[in-house]
Amino acid sequence: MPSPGSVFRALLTRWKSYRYRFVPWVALNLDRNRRTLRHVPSGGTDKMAADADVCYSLVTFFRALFTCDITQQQALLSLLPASTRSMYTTPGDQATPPADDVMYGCLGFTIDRRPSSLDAAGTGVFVCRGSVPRGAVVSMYPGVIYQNHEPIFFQSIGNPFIFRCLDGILIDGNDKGISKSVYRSCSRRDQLGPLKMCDGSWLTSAPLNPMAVGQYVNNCSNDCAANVCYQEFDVPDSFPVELRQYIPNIRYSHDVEGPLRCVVLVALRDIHCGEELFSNYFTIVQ
Ligand SMILES: C[S@@+](CC[C@H](N)C(=O)[O-])C[C@H]1O[C@@H](n2cnc3c(N)ncnc32)[C@H](O)[C@@H]1O
Repeated sequence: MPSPGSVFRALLTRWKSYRYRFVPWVALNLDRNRRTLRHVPSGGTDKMAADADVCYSLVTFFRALFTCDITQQQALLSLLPASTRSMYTTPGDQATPPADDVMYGCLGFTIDRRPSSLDAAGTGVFVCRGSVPRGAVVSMYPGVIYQNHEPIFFQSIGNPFIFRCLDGILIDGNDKGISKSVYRSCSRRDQLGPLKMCDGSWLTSAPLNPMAVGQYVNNCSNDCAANVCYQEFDVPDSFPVELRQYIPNIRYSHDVEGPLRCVVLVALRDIHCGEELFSNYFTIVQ
């Protein structure tokens, strides 16, 4: 039977090495992709679109999703102030249209998961209808938000979906296993009756918010340049409470102060129907 001291030493060794597992693919492929590195000055922001534009774009799209689903939203609407209720029209008899159609009508494009155009890269994300203008918010990176000090050891083992923000906050965008259970449990914890604080449908094959597939965007290569970039977005307090149900992120701890962290993917150029989205996994903070 191993002594408590040797168990402790073994655990300490694993603990010290686990930070290198967050992005194992990046570590293994860095030398092959040096030309695609993206450099950001220390403490810098790396923003392609202004926060106000990101917020406007998300609110506009989420409002369209909410309005099209108004029949199902009556319990929530009845809890909101009259000024908010008056922004939404009384439901008719029409059925809720597919979220993709709402996205196309509102933003002029849709995206979805398909087998990647790159060899051995698994699933990727493609523009399926319309085209994305440069600077538009194309996608969101869903998942559980972990502050730097919060425990993510077990969720991180063999998990290629852990995204690291420039300030060290982590997002676990894995839609399977323990990561999925953690997301579901945090989401139920924060729900107040009909008022949902996040969208957990990205864990299924039919997300309510079709933008929430950003964790499947593959890395650019020397032949396929990046056409989207990641951008941190902190959800302001003024974000409409009835639209939070479409945000695909939830905090791991409910008692963290400050705004909810999200990450959006912004188009670096016009992206046309049929093109795969490629981001840059290799951001070096100098
Ligand atoms: C965040 S996931 C992206 C989704 C992934 N394609 C999938 O099907 O689950 C990151 C993983 O995708 C694969 N990947 C991403 N970009 C790639 C590329 N340019 N070439 C080969 N594999 C890639 C690697 O296996 C990496 O660990």
